[in-house]
Amino acid sequence: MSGTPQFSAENAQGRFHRQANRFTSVITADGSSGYPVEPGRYQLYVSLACPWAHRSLIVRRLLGLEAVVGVTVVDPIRDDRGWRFTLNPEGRDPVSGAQFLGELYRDSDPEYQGRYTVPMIWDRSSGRVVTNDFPAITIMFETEFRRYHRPGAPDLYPAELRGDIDAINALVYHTVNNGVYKAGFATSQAAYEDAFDALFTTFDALEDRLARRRFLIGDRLTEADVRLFTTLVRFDAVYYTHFKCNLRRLIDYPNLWAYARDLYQRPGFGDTTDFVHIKRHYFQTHDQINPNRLVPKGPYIDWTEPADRSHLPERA
Ligand SMILES: N[C@@H](CCC(=O)N[C@@H](CS)C(=O)NCC(=O)O)C(=O)O
Repeated sequence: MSGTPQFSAENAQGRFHRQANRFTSVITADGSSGYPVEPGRYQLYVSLACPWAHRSLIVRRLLGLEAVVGVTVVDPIRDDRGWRFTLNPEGRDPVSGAQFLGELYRDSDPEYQGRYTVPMIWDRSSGRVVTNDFPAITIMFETEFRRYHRPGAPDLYPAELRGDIDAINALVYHTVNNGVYKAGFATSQAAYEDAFDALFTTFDALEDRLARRRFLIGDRLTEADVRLFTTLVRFDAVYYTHFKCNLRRLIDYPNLWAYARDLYQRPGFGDTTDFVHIKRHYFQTHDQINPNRLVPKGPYIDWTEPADRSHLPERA
């Protein structure tokens, strides 16, 4: 990966562009897509460092799908051969036997020219990649896998709130989730500053919004919170320095910081967060912005400090 921009090229204005998702099949409750929901059939490939993959791990845990969808975790360090399974015995994915994630992509489509990204879902029956379309994966768990949700699982994407959730997700995606990457991988001052300004404008709006609401959409935890959380939890440890998003730290926003801790302290959030993988991945993989690959020792942040958000109503 040395020297090359991540995921895709920048354009002439030095702006970072994310590649389109290539595998976009869906697993359906009625099997109409050819991929029916079946416990044990599908394997989710994640990096614990990756915010897009982290979403799918949180939702899998919140919905109690651990026994239904298996997970393989890749090594946080990636080279130009892509993600690899060196954390497992003999360096192989125990489910497919592959050594590199790219093998699963190439076996599915020898013509595939895209990047070998996580999160990705692989079908054990056909040996094919089903999807690496990260925004669709969590929605699919929430809607199509309903029959296998644990008793009492939250409805993270309620039909009556989808318009509101989609709207906040769009803003958060462009200015926050992908906004930090646009700042970090910009190769022109103007592109960097545009991303930086949009990011902190949204942080100000969220800080205000979260003064009066427990969650982004009022009193219930939804998909929107999962998506915002994965960027917030990486912010001070990585994006503030590595991606130069340094107007303010997360911990400088009282409401946003308390909100992030409130989520972190719930099952599914903190227990799927791995700061060692997160820091090693970012600081040791992006050679073009951290050529000597040193991993900062700090910051020390106490994610277990009480969140004090109980005055804001939460629907049981
Ligand atoms: N599939 C999306 C998002 C997922 C994504 O970017 N995942 C990163 C990790 S955070 C990845 O797997 N990158 C591998 C690579 O670029 O080689 C994309 O292609 O932009």
